[in-house]
Amino acid sequence: MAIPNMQIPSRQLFIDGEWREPVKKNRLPVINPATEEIIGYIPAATAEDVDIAVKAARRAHGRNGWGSTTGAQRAKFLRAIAAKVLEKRPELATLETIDNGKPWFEAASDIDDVVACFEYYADLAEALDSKNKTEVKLHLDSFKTHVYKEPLGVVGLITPWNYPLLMTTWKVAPALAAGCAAVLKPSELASITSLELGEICREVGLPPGALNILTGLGHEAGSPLVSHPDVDKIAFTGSGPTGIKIMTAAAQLVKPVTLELGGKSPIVVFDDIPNIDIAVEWTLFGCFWTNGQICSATSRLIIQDTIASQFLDRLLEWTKNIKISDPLEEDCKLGPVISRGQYEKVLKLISTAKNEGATILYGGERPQHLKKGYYIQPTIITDVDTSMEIWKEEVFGPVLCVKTFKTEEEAIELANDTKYGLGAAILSKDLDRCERFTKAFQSGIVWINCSQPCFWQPPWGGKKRSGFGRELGEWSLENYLNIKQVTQYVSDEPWAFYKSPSKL
Ligand SMILES: NC(=O)C1=CN([C@@H]2O[C@H](COP(=O)(O)OP(=O)(O)OC[C@H]3O[C@@H](n4cnc5c(N)ncnc54)[C@H](O)[C@@H]3O)[C@@H](O)[C@H]2O)C=CC1
Ligand SMILES: C[N+](C)(C)CCCC(=O)O
Ligand code: NA
Repeated sequence: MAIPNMQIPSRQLFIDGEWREPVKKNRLPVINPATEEIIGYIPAATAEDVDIAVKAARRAHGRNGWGSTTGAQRAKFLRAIAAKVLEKRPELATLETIDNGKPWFEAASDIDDVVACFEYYADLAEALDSKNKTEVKLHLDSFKTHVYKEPLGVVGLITPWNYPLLMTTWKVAPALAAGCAAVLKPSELASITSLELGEICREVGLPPGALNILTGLGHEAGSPLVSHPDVDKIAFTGSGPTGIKIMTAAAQLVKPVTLELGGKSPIVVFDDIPNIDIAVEWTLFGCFWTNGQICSATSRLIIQDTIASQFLDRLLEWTKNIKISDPLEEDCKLGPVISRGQYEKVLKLISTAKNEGATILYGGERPQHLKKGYYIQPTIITDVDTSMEIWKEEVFGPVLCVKTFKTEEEAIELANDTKYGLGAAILSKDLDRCERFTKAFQSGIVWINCSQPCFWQPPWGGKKRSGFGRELGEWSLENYLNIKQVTQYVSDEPWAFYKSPSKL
């Protein structure tokens, strides 16, 4: 596959089906994390643009608008979007790579997931037509009750930078499938492919205002979207602190939110694993895929002491074998982290670990051969104490910390020793033991003899400080539907609660 070279297309805000200059004409630089160079600019929306976009969405959703289409009609647009994304796969993958820093082949497989997700929600939109009015059986026959599932209305979608177009799609596809009109605010650190989705929607003739895309800063564009009185719901993926800000602001309007936040997920490895190399590779993938910037990363390795030194030796050999390079290189397996801010944050967490007494078994620095770009070596930290910051805090970078255990009880206690509750992995040949851990893990996702594989059909989300709500599958469609109960009096008899006045 030839990797195309691309310039960043020059785009405006995507509002009401067309490209619009932001009211204040502000723009933000786009930086390629592999070169630290400015490669383009994106428009920076402010509250004025949010108001224009929300009004456009409300009009689109209104009478005889997107909100009154059938699922079958909406499915046609979702399939047309999927087809266009597929057509532009190589270009979108390159744009994703130069904006986000993930290896090109990872970006390309993210694009495949985007296509599958739009097609999946087209099917669910179609299926909705036969499910959006169902009778509820009552204990009496003088009433008939039905439940209607109807679009919630205008929804605000706020997304992170680690899977730019995929996280956008996880929200846009079900929202449109449900018949909602959406205002999307992608991360200012990686907005390019989300703007390209706007161009694709324009090309397929998506009704104006069904999807509006506002790029810009969180506090300048995201915050006014959360607080806008005519936005019915917010779906957010990102950091814990920002999730708290969003939930606080939404609470003033009793506005529902779904929060997909961070994690510090465990991977528990027993000494009965049948093949150490398979277990080592899953451990690597669980923490170093996507340059380690995964909300569900299994960034805490909890390894049985009987196998620990052998496992760590092998883990080191595999880690040294990871190719760190410009993410546009064909077989790159680790690119730069997203930004200078993230680069410094990750290095700071590593140096704090050292100061608190942990051992940097491998990595911890910029790779020698890469003088430019926000590159950090895959890092393995041992001699970790549960009181240390590196054990407690989400790094969102290629950093794995390690603790050993003797008994199952100790392993479960260490695994659940986190304020988060997103994912958890268990590697063991003993499937009864895996079942015990599945039940004991305080998480929304469990991986057995693997880590990270994620498909669009099952529910995705966590508990505790990882947030609430579920994305993907049927669960995500429910996020964008209003459940309306309709009860009809079908008897000809008077209700006879009050005494009838004497006959005239
Ligand atoms: N768990 C996850 O999926 C992610 C975790 N992170 C962690 O969070 C840290 C901060 O990264 P950021 O990209 O700044 O994440 P963030 O959570 O601040 O940003 C996520 C999205 O929220 C928007 N946003 C920020 N402040 C907002 C506000 N007050 N109101 C409405 N929207 C707002 C941003 O513009 C972006 O679109 C990272 O260093 C990383 O450790 C970052 C991205 C994803
Ligand atoms: C795509 N997947 C499942 C690896 C992660 C998506 C959630 C996140 O990291 O923000
Ligand atoms: Na960027």
